[in-house]
Amino acid sequence: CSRKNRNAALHPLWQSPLTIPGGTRQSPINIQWRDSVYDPFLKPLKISYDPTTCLHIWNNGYSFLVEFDDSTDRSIIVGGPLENQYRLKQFHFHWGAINDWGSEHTVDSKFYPAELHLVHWNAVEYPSFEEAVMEGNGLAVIGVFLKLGARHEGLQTLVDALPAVKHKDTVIEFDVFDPSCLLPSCPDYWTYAGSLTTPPLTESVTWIIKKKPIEVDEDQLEAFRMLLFTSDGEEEKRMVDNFRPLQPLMDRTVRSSFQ
Ligand SMILES: Cc1c(Cl)c([N+](=O)[O-])nn1CC(=O)Nc1ccc(S(N)(=O)=O)cc1
Ligand SMILES: [Zn+2]
Repeated sequence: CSRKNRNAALHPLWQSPLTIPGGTRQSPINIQWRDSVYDPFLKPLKISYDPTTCLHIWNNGYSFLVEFDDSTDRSIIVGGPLENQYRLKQFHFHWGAINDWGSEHTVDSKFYPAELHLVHWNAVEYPSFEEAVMEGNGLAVIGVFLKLGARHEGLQTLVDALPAVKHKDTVIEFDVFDPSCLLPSCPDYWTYAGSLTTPPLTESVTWIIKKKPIEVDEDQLEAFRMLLFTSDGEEEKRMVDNFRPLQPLMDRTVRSSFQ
């Protein structure tokens, strides 16, 4: 390929190829609604989170992560496309510099201004998250689209804490939060076999993408955008556009839990 294309493959944010060689199930993807296949055998997704398993908020230089104590089965999901129950480890977001883009997945090529990822791992079959990350059925990530609308009261407690993690590698204690307040009430979802969307890009994720978005207001999105990729003392770079480009669907089918 020409020099330009080769450069295009190395996105500044990840300093690694955007598609891993031999990758057949990379994420994110565009979800073409009419090509998704209704699967009547998909179960409802059951979510039970214990708000006291919340630990802290951490700016890791890619996004801000809310991390949970995953040493027991107190915050889990089960059902849906999953064979086992999966333990919540962390959730984080991806967003744009402006409201026209920001989500990782798209629906019929439409971007949302942001996307929430709740990251879980298969603690039934694997001893740790590190091991699960390397296995085809190791992880389950629930994706929730954020759209511009009414202020989200549950999100606000998180937004109020963000100034304390403005810089990369800062952490703040955050000891009670129930992430189920960030889920839409509609049970409908799409599901497909994919990967992590940042390095190590491992093909270990069962994606569960909620059909309905949640609403957040402009001030709440702006609060995400005032975070920095950079550490204290470095030249400031605003943390925006931290989403990976769309990846080829290849030989995959997206299933829907709804008709
Ligand atoms: C690889 C690894 C290990 Cl092992 C550990 N650990 O703590 O043991 N943490 N990480 C990092 C991690 O989780 N990355 C990650 C990347 C993308 C996503 S996304 N957007 O949801 O696809 C979710 C997570
Ligand atoms: Zn993510």
